[in-house]
Amino acid sequence: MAIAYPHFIASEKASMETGILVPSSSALSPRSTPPSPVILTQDELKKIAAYKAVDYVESGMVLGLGTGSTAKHAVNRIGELLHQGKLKNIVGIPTSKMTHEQAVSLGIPLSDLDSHPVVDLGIDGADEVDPYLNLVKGRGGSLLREKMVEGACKKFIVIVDESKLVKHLGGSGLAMPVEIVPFCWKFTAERLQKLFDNSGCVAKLRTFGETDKPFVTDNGNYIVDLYFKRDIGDLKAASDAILQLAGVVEHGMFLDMATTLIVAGELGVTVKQK
Ligand SMILES: O=C[C@H](O)[C@H](O)[C@H](O)COP(=O)(O)O
Repeated sequence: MAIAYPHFIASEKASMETGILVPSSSALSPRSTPPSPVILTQDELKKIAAYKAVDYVESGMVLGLGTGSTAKHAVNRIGELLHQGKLKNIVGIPTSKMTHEQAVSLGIPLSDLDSHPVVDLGIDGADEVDPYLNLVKGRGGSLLREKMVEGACKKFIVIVDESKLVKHLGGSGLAMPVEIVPFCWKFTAERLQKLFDNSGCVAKLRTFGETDKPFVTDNGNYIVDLYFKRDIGDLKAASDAILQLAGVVEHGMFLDMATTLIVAGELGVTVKQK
């Protein structure tokens, strides 16, 4: 069910800093002209989805802390609630070095999967979400640690703005990342491309910006991005085929892992349970 935002006017938009979407008093007073709607930026939508997800966090939980521009808002919010004393005894398991640094700067106590092999709740963004809550992740390069942590979560909430919704994975025409070992990376990239010849796949090594310098993951590996011209079909078969290639470490398809999806769009927030 979609929860619509209250009639936004400019002063209400400012209240999003707290994540609480409450009409200002002026919005409740009679006025001669109707309030003009405020168009929310993509980052504001990400923040709304993130804050909604943090409503599910309870004191004492072990939390999987996601990575990226959407998850960053959730981690900030958790830090804020800890400092306000509204959350207590939280332990975070970060999914990247970047999130680790963010959590340390916020004073969130951290641990790892060795000490906490069962995680109560994970919250993370995604690059694509299909109608069955299958995901593409890893365009920020953090897919391996994310898959390890989120695979250990009892509940995994995915937070996105509505631009991430697709009919089928790969459908955005953007990258589907695969983490590979650096050894003979061209060989592995060619084999990956060949696997999906029928879907018009092009495999590209991820580099730093316009340079030829390979992007290196937190685990010292490379990323090959797969671009599809056509539907890749059976996702489980695609996943198995990729993982069978020696040289592949992990791919960015997160199949059957998300338990809840929170989408923020122009018309409101939607929560979908699996
Ligand atoms: O490697 C990056 C992660 O999978 C991110 O969660 C994903 O790319 C979504 O990132 P953002 O929230 O910045 O769109």
